[in-house]
Amino acid sequence: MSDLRPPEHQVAGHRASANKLGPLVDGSGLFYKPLQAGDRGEHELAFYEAFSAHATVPPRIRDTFFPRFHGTRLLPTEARPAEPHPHLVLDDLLAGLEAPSVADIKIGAITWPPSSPEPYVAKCLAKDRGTTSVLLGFRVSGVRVVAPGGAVWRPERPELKALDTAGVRRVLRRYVSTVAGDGTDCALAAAVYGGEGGVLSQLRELKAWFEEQTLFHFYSASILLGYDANAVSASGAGGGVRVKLVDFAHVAEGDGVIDHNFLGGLCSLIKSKVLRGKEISDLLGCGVRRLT
Ligand SMILES: O=P(O)(O)O[C@@H]1[C@@H](OP(=O)(O)O)[C@H](OP(=O)(O)O)[C@H](O)[C@H](OP(=O)(O)O)[C@H]1OP(=O)(O)O
Ligand SMILES: Nc1ncnc2c1ncn2[C@@H]1O[C@H](COP(=O)(O)OP(=O)(O)O)[C@@H](O)[C@H]1O
Repeated sequence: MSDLRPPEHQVAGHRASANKLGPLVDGSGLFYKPLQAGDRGEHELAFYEAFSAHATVPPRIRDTFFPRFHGTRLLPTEARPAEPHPHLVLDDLLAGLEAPSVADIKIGAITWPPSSPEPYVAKCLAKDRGTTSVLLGFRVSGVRVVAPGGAVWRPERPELKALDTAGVRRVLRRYVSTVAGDGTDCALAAAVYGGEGGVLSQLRELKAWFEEQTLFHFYSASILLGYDANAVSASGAGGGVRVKLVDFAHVAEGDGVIDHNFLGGLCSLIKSKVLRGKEISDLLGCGVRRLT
């Protein structure tokens, strides 16, 4: 068997184990996401096929913000060894990062497509209300931060689900901090969030597309942030900050209408104080206490 394994950098979603399907990597730069049960897997596959071939999606947007789609592949899995399972073959968006610090931020106050059956709406609504989705238009679904020396800070899922808006702000500060444990120094705020090629400028480019595009509504999709903790420095150099979209199992047709749900969440994220330039300069000026 090959060296297929669950990605160490995975921060949210279903994780592969002895009895569960989940994404796999093999070190080749590809990310294999199992087709999910019901019509979800087929739906995500149909999205990738449509999106990859869509003449009106700007190539720059497709190449910068989305994983490239390489078709499907039947792969053996630990959960179902006797029965190869179809997987979406995607670019591994964190490939090449030696020490990936990653955050999965689920965008939108609403995470279910309008066509969803009532029980699913109720389940999602409860999660949206119980997290910051309704209030902020986004929630942090997963995060891992690699500190200098290699220690990984990675809160458990229940802890993330319980975050209020102040908690989300704290996590966004922790994401760009170099201290161990729960502390924050925001030493990497300018390098990761600010500047040319930083998170904020990439989010603004993405937003400009969402202000125009009416092809798709990205319910329950996430923005995946990534940087290399070994390469980024407080002086602002390196790190290859990545801003990507993932999880398209609930994308709906746009039918000529702006995706105001995703756009609203994106604007809210862009406006969040932690990411904004002013706060970054406050942080650099040691105004951290003022912000807590
Ligand atoms: O199954 P659950 O209750 O763990 O929910 C999954 C979510 O986990 P959560 O409980 O919110 O941490 C999970 O959320 P994360 O990606 O972990 O944020 C997904 O929303 C998943 O739906 P899908 O894979 O996007 O279709 C969700 O699966 P479905 O509820 O859509 O089956
Ligand atoms: N193309 C990718 N490259 C690297 N990591 C990815 C990619 N797609 C997803 N991930 C990782 O896997 C996690 C779950 O992905 P997602 O598509 O949301 O799965 P699920 O449908 O199970 O929620 C993300 O939080 C991220 O850590």
